[in-house]
Amino acid sequence: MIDYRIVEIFESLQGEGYNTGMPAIFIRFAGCNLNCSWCDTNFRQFKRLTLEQLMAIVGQFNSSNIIITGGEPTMVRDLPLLLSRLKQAGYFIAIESNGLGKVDPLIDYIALSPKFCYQSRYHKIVQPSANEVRIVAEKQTGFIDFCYYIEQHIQAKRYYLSPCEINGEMNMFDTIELLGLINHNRVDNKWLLSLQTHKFANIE
Ligand SMILES: Nc1nc2[nH]cc(C(=O)O)c2c(=O)[nH]1
Ligand code: SF4
Ligand SMILES: [Mg+2]
Repeated sequence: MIDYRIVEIFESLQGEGYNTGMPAIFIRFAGCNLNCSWCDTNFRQFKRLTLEQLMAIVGQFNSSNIIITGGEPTMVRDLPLLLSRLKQAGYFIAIESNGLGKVDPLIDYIALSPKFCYQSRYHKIVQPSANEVRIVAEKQTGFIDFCYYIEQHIQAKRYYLSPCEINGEMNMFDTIELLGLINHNRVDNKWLLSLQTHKFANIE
């Protein structure tokens, strides 16, 4: 029987990026192909849900938007089957991916977050387009070049830098300083700031 390894399903507001504030049902899948030191998500504890169980839980919420996240949702086995069921049911489906897997064409909105700490994994780009790209800011040699490399190889409507918690502290100063450097001497500031606003708003 087909089942899915699910960490949690909850309804909240999109906390990050262009769609900040948009109500959505989050489906968080277990498992990731990376292991970022500052990862804020426990993607190792999960329960197994069948397709029918999953659809029933999702149907109890109000929103018509779904955000598929993880972990790394492009790695989920039998994802196309779930996506086609969700599309049939009329949902708008967004994904949060690290960009190392190909995104299924049934997905309506793609947010990619390539990881500087694994930059060599992005030498080969398998998902060259997205609706938005969000990179977690890390004040390290080569970070800005990585952002430009991603900008050149992943076509997106918008590019964001995002602070994160490293050793219990949000690297806000480093993030805005890097943002200024990345946008320096440009006619259009191509890179914008994305905050994990749900953490400030104390919601999931
Ligand atoms: N509110 C809220 N927005 C989010 N956007 C992306 C999230 C994620 O963990 O992938 C997330 C999350 O965990 N919570
Ligand atoms: S890619 Fe995302 S989910 Fe995976 S380890 Fe890194 S931050 Fe965590
Ligand atoms: Mg999160």
